[in-house]
Amino acid sequence: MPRYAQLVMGPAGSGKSTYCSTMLQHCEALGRAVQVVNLDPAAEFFSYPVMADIRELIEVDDVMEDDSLRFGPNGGLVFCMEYFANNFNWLEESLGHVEDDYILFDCPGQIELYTHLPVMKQLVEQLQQWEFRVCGVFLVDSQFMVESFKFISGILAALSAMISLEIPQINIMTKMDLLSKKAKKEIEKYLDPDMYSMIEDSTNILKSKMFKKLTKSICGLNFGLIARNLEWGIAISLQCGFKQP
Ligand SMILES: Nc1nc2c(ncn2[C@@H]2O[C@H](COP(=O)(O)OP(=O)(O)OP(=O)(O)O)[C@@H](O)[C@H]2O)c(=O)[nH]1
Ligand SMILES: [Mg+2]
Repeated sequence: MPRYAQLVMGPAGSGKSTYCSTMLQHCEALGRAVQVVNLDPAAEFFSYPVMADIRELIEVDDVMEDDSLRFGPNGGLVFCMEYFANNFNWLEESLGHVEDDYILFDCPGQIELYTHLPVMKQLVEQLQQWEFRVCGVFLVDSQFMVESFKFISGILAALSAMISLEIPQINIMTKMDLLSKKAKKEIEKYLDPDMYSMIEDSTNILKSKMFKKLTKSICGLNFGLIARNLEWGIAISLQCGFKQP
């Protein structure tokens, strides 16, 4: 029997750890066994019980404190993830082998890990070798997507992760509960987006001529994957105790 994994990705603060903890509670309520693995070596707080925690292997603070390495927080994180990629046997031991396992991987927020560094792709390939069926879940904060040009930039980030990892991916807008009624209405159009009307939106909001031109050119791209990626965008509100504004 195969095992299943979700790689929970997205920019810093987009809600990855909250998503993992909410999914865990949701699945527990449905009587389904799901486990979470923390893959963020800089994580300070998360509210779910972990099956494995990368900080048992390596922590960003230790790397930054090392006088011979002298990394800052971002270089430190990249160093940790490369160290992790060279020590996948730690993950193998931590995961054990339970048939029908369903595991959520709470990933770090540095976007370069999904766009051009090889480590996440190496992780996907390793999980596939261990008979995991891997799916990507890419979170984007809906507050940064209300205007068309921000929405386009968000989906391009999601798209580049999808292309570089080569796995099925679901894109999720988070923190919908923080949007005003007007913004919620606005964002509805992205569930079935029309690139041409977005060109109009952007041109009204953007002041810089060059930025307008760039947004217009991107909107005008007849690039199948972008359209498909847009269609996959789903909006959910993780209302786990969050109050409606
Ligand atoms: N209102 C509201 N707040 C949310 C939601 N999802 C996450 N948050 C809050 O957003 C903040 C960041 O959430 P995290 O889950 O830590 O985000 P993250 O992507 O794991 O952050 P990093 O690991 O630092 O990259 C926390 O204060 C959460 O409580 C949501 O759907 N609604
Ligand atoms: Mg987190």
